[in-house]
Amino acid sequence: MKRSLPELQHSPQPLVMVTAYDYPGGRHAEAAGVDLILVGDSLGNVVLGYDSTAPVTLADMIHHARAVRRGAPETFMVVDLPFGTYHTGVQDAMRNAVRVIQETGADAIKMEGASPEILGVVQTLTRNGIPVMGHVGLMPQTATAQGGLKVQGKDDASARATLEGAQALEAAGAFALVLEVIPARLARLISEKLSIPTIGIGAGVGCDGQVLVTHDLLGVYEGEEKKIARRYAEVGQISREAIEKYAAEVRAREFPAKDNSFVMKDEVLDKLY
Ligand SMILES: Nc1nc(=O)c2c([nH]1)NC[C@@H]1CN(c3ccc(C(=O)N[C@@H](CCC(=O)O)C(=O)O)cc3)CN21
Ligand SMILES: CC(C)C(=O)C(=O)O
Ligand SMILES: [Mg+2]
Repeated sequence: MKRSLPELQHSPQPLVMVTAYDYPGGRHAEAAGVDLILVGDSLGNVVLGYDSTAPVTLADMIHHARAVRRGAPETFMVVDLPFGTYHTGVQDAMRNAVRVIQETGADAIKMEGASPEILGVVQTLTRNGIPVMGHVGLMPQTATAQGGLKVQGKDDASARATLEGAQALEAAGAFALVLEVIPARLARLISEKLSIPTIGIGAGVGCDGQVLVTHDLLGVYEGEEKKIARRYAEVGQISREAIEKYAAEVRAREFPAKDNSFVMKDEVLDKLY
């Protein structure tokens, strides 16, 4: 059964969220019993091979989220609004969020930031019945403007801005908040001050939940080792080894075997000869 919003907001245990980008990803996450699935715009990095999330389009997100939903019909699914799709005015943001909800079956959308403009968008969407997950701290869509993919909230000004942004997002109606790559003690303080759940990535154990990029935790995405992630499997290596084995067996004519092949009657074949 899909967890309802109130259930998610009052979970006695830490919330578990993972990303998914396709049908098998959705199936595996749902079978594993996660609380929420995020169709993240990290799609750009770990699936599409871009070096940032900026090139990811609304069409990309919708295409992948539809596949995830087919694999995970019973899990609360959040879809990232990608860069540029909620920055050109409240009407555009509303229209794009409605498209995501209608075309993918998403339960909620997520957007980065807590500027006055973003807060206005969060308010409009939530007042119109679209649940919004906020996202503060490191925000990959605008990382260039933040000085790169760096830990946020370390100095006075940045720590205060992150806390105030989180509080403003709650006031604007966000149902939960991602805290990305901020010091653990700041994340704990924010989690204590907010009544909505915080979901951390690189934000320590004091959050109300955790999220990881599935391709990082599976070892599918083998970029540089990430301090914030833990590899629970070496799926990339397993994939390579399996393909190598297949290649060797094809070259040795060991695959396909009799079992993998079909038979026909001798007389049919004889006529052809
Ligand atoms: N595969 C993948 N997994 C992710 O979790 C992820 C992405 N891609 N791409 C977008 C963002 C960027 N993320 C991160 C996560 C951690 C650091 C980090 O640990 N920064 C440290 C070290 C920087 C360095 O070594 O240069 C810092 O001190 O800022 C940066 C970006 C998380 N996100
Ligand atoms: C890392 C999470 C929070 C995200 O935004 C993404 O995967 O795009
Ligand atoms: Mg994202």
